[in-house]
Amino acid sequence: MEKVILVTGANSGIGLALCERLLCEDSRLQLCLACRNMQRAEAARSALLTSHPDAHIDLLHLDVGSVRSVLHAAHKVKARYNRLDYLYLNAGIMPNPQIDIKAFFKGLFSSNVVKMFATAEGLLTQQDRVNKDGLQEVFATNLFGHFVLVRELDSILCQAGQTSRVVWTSSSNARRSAFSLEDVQHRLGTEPYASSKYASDLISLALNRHNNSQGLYSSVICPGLVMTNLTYGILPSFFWTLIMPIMYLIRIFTNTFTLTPYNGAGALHSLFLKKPESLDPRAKYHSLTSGMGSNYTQPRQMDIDDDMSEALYVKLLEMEKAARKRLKEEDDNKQAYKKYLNQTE
Ligand SMILES: NC(=O)C1=CN([C@@H]2O[C@H](COP(=O)(O)OP(=O)(O)OC[C@H]3O[C@@H](n4cnc5c(N)ncnc54)[C@H](OP(=O)(O)O)[C@@H]3O)[C@@H](O)[C@H]2O)C=CC1
Ligand SMILES: CC(C)CCC[C@@H](C)[C@H]1CC[C@H]2C3=CC[C@H]4[C@H](C)C(=O)CC[C@]4(C)[C@H]3CC[C@]12C
Repeated sequence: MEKVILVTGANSGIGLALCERLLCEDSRLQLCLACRNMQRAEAARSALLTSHPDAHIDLLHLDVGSVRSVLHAAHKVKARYNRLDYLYLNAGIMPNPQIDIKAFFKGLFSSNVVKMFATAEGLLTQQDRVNKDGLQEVFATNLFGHFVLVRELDSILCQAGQTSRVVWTSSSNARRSAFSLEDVQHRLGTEPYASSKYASDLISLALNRHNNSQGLYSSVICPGLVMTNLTYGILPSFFWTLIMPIMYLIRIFTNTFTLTPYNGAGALHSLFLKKPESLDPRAKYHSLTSGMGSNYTQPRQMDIDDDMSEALYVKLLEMEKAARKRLKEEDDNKQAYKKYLNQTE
């Protein structure tokens, strides 16, 4: 059987570009596009089929920000496939982003200018909100839903005599100082995106510690700065169009300005080609682009430690248990209410 690959957030940007690159690599792959909006998912499949008419592309409804949807989708995956070779955890959000213009101009004339453009440190804040599960939305989407998905797919990811891979689309915006073990959902701060991405770096390390012996390997990548719906949401689109020539100019000095989804998906693609045993669990694999526009991948050591990653892993296990309990209670209450209605009729 051909390799089975599931990509979350596959209907646009980096996820869609990854699917395109994977099909160019091997058009016999079994691709599963896991998306929250089926219309957009259909459009993505049609686009992929235009360039690869014989490709095997399935769609899966998945709202990674909802635990119920994750459990339902995982159930469907297990019924459809008897193996899962690659699980790309790519879906992500950055709601209500705000740029600190003053900090931007201050940074522009400082020695930290290259770092500022690569990581947006000190520039970017977001306004988060609580979702239906009672969780912070950024944490739930970028981290927790994906964590539950990996755990739920464990039986087809960790199979005897076979290796499987989980790849997280993290970011160079991930920062230790934005994350706190006392506030893993980042309820109290203004950088939920940086916090959620740092948490994914920690969790990848923990997944390796707990699952390498069963043949499951986890890695993290950063796509660089890519023009996608996510980045277009940061500033008005006319502004981006206006500064686009400047962005290409900056790229001469900053290899993190990958700019196109194709370039951004470079690290995800290169991990597909690498042997899992050759990967460094403490490295983040960066998509980079030279001034002339050629694309390459480079590993860089992450600022993470085992104790913190284990502590977060334990916390997420507890939260997962609580979420499952809550959903079960909801189902039981619905059942009891239905029964009551039937009896009173
Ligand atoms: N663009 C950049 O510069 C960078 C991006 N990244 C990361 O790359 C990843 C991909 O983002 P990018 O391609 O840039 O942006 P896009 O907005 O184009 O892609 C994000 C994808 O995630 C999906 N998504 C969002 N929320 C959910 C959800 N609850 N359930 C299922 N799918 C969901 C979106 O679906 P829908 O179309 O329905 O919204 C979309 O397909 C993200 O994790 C992002 O954080 C990291 C560093 C830099
Ligand atoms: C105010 C303007 C004149 C110019 C503002 C430029 C900023 C909008 C951008 C400068 C650096 C950008 C970013 C860097 C890192 C990205 C990160 C890796 C990610 O995960 C998401 C997007 C970035 C935060 C991105 C966002 C736009 C900038 C802050």
